[in-house]
Parts: sequence; structure tokens; C-alpha cells
Amino acid sequence: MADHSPLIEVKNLKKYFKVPSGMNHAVDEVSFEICRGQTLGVVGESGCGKSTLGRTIIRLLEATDGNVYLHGEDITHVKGHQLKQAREKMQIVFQDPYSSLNPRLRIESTIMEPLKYSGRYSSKKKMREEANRLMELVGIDERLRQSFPHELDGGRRQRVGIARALALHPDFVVCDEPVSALDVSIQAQVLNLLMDLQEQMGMAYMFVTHDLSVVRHIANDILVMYLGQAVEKAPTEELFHRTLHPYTKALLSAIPSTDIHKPMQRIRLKGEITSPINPKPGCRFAARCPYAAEQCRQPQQLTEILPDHFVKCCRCREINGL
Ligand SMILES: Nc1ncnc2c1ncn2[C@@H]1O[C@H](COP(=O)(O)OP(=O)(O)OP(=O)(O)O)[C@@H](O)[C@H]1O
Repeated sequence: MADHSPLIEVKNLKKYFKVPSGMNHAVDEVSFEICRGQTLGVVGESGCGKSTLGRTIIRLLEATDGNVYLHGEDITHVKGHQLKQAREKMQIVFQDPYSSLNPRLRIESTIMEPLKYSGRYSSKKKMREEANRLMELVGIDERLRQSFPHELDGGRRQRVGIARALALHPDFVVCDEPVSALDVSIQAQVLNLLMDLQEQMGMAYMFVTHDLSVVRHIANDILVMYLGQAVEKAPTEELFHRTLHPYTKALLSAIPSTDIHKPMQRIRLKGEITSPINPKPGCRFAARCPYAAEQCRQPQQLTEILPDHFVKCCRCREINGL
């Protein structure tokens, strides 16, 4: 029977950075859940807080406020042994497989590192066997296992990054732009590998990207971020077919249409991007929004406008004729 309880639950998560001119609200009250075997795509422009969100959830950064629950257990501030356990269950695949791999470690040793750290293996032989199993799982040829990272191409390096992330059987994986540094011809192979592994192992993915065609292919649900906040969240096809937030409409209009009968009208945003440092309480998109009005100066709530379709825009019903 399918398990519909959330594997990972994020509630009102905030991550602020202190900067000389004030506080950068990099992640501001973001909430969502992901169930086992499901993928949440997180999209938005550069600097909107996607990576900070992922890193805060898996405890690479300390949350300013809010909570993260893994299998229902609050792991936001756990320490010591509990933190080690939580970290093993939550892993990350980085964008640039080259800079995230130690150039002096051979591939096999790279994959054995987390196995060593876990203390779960009684001998080097057992660790090596497990590393070999992992390399086979991600399709790294036996002849490449003693190579150094610089001897592999980008796609194979990313396979190593994936094997390393999966070494301790995580339940939740943040995939932070895992294919954007790769050639287009290799991207599909790595995406298919991630999807196959998810099917076999049942992990939940948070898939960070600015490439909307990638996310449409891989995600069950999509969360759109703008300057640290979630502005729209819906199941993937619902979001593409019934886009409700003015920012998401602009974002999707940038994807080239494959339907010659429905050419997409590109919406070009004008106006200044609001600063994430000490932002005012109203809608952060208002300065660039063609529908901005007086009421947008008020704090906005993420509201369920249609079943399972949430939007943070007080004019949403009006501008979409709902
Ligand atoms: N260590 C840090 N100290 C101060 N500010 C930071 C730090 N890390 C990120 N930021 C700021 O937090 C905000 C969100 O950055 P983040 O890298 O999470 O965005 P992103 O959406 O992942 O961008 P990209 O797609 O370019 O990776 C930005 O304003 C960034 O300048």
C-alpha cells in the first residue's frame, strides 16, 4: 500500500543572513511536505533562495526559525548522535560534480568515504564491496573505479556524486541543479538515472532547478519561489495548465512552446527587483507585477485557491477570473 504520510515536512522555515546593511531574508516562511517516492521541484530565478532552502533543510545551515520534520520527528535543532543520524538520512547532489569531489581521491575511495564515516562496516573488504555495488548501481564501469575525478567526463562525475549521496541509503535527497552543468545530451541520462533510483529505493527528492522543462519531466509537485518566499505551489501539470501567480506566468512564458498552434507570448518583466535585505511586509513581486495595486502593500498569505493549488497573491482570483 502506498505510504501517504509525509517523509519530510517543512514548516514556516526561515533562513536569514546577517549582512552589513541588515538581514537578508533568503528563505522566509516556506512550508511543504514530500511523501516517499515523490519529487518536489523548486524553481525560481537565481538568488531566490532555492539552494539556501535545501541546505537549511538538511542541516548544512542552521535555520533562523521554523521546523523540519523527518518521518514526523523534529530535526531542526537536534545535535550530536541524533544530528549524525539525521544527516545520514538526508543527502545532497550538487550542481558541479567536479568541485564537490575531492580531486586527490580515487573514485572508489570517494564512495567509500561516507561508508567509513557511518561506522556501519566491520572491514575494508565489506566497504569496498558496497562501494562496488553502488558504482554498478549508477553505471560506473569497473575500469574507471580507480580513476581520479578529473579523468572522468561531467556525466560520469555526476554519477559518482549520486553514488556518494546514496551510499548511506538516504530517505531524502536534495538535488541542487544536478544536471545544469552537464551537456544537454548527458542531462537526460542523469535525470533518468535519478528517477530509476527513486523508483528502486523510494527516496523523496527536492529538485532545485531554474530549468522548467526539466522539472516538468521529473517533479510531482512544483513550488515556485520569489525572493525567499513560496508564491505558488501545485501538482506539476496543474501548475503548467492553470498557472495563477503573475510571476509564475512570466517564468513559464520564457519556455519555448513546442505547439505551433499555441505560440507562447513571452512576458517581459519590467521594474526593479526588490532587495531581499530588510524587505517591506507587502508582496515582494509588486515592483515588477503588471497587476500591482494598493492592496499588494499588505502582507500576502499563501492561500489554497483551487484544490491543492496554493498562491500568494491577493488579486489572484480577480486576475484569473475565478
Ligand atoms: N552565506 C551567505 N551569506 C549571506 N548571504 C547569502 C549566503 N548564501 C546565500 N546568500 C544570499 O541568500 C539569497 C539566496 O541565495 P541562494 O543561493 O539560496 O539562491 P538560489 O535561488 O539558489 O540561486 P542560484 O540559482 O543562483 O543558485 C541571495 O540573496 C544570496 O545572496
